[in-house]
Amino acid sequence: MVEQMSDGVKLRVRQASKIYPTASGDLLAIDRCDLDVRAGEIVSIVGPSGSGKTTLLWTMSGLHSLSSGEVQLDGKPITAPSRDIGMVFQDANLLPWRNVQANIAFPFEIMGQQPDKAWIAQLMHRVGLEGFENRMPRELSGGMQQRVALVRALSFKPSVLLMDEPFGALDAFTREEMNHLVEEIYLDTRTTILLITHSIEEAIFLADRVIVMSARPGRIASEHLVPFARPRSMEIMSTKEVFDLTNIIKKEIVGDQKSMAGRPRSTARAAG
Ligand SMILES: Nc1ncnc2c1ncn2[C@@H]1O[C@H](COP(=O)(O)OP(=O)(O)OP(=O)(O)O)[C@@H](O)[C@H]1O
Repeated sequence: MVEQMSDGVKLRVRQASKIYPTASGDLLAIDRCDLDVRAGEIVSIVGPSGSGKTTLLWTMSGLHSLSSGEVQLDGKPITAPSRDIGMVFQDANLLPWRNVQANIAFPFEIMGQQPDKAWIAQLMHRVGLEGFENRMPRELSGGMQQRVALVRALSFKPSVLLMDEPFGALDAFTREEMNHLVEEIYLDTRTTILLITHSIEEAIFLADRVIVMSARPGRIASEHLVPFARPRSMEIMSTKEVFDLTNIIKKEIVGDQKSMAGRPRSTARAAG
């Protein structure tokens, strides 16, 4: 693991803009975004559909380049995928012809490295998959597949975990279980986590800070602190604080969507 910066900032996004060339012209997806994520922090990002949340996350992973601006990990520019950044997507993306163990080993094989078997066994135990190592993906429920994806993402002991709507395809009960699991893993490892979600409740339950993005072109519109100690229980979700915060964030997102609806749908130009 790379050491954190002295100011405690793990991920730093500065003036990040991304333009996609499309058949109908350039599309400005994110516009001059600034964001600092401190080491050991859980930050959720919410926003209207198409506001550039995935674009922002992918640039942080090193999978996409920016058109302008910079993303840094521990003070160094991120230009390519790194072992220090793990990712979990909505789809577990397991290879159907490989069993659980072989799926987790796959990235290590590609890189010609030996997995830390003891650490992976510990993770498997942590997520409740001990004994499922030889199962094929088709034998697992959606929630179990996402647990495998979590283990695979954490198998490299990343210092940052990026999650893109990881539980969006799961039923409400399984999703709640996964939220608890993520928090438990966080409390064990103190991995810095950045989570994109469409669920404001999930964003609040998991995060120390909720970032709201504006409608396209995506900008950082606001941020809200979530002042609850950990471990959190679902009971916090019925408190007045969470109720009020949920409504504030919902209004911000819905208000933004409405104002977008009144705007002409021309392609935006890059920010100068
Ligand atoms: N590869 C691409 N080429 C062209 N346009 C793209 C590409 N990827 C994303 N976009 C566009 O960029 C904008 C932002 O997309 P992005 O997926 O980052 O938003 P999002 O907030 O994650 O959306 P959602 O909440 O619906 O998943 C959208 O208008 C999308 O259509």
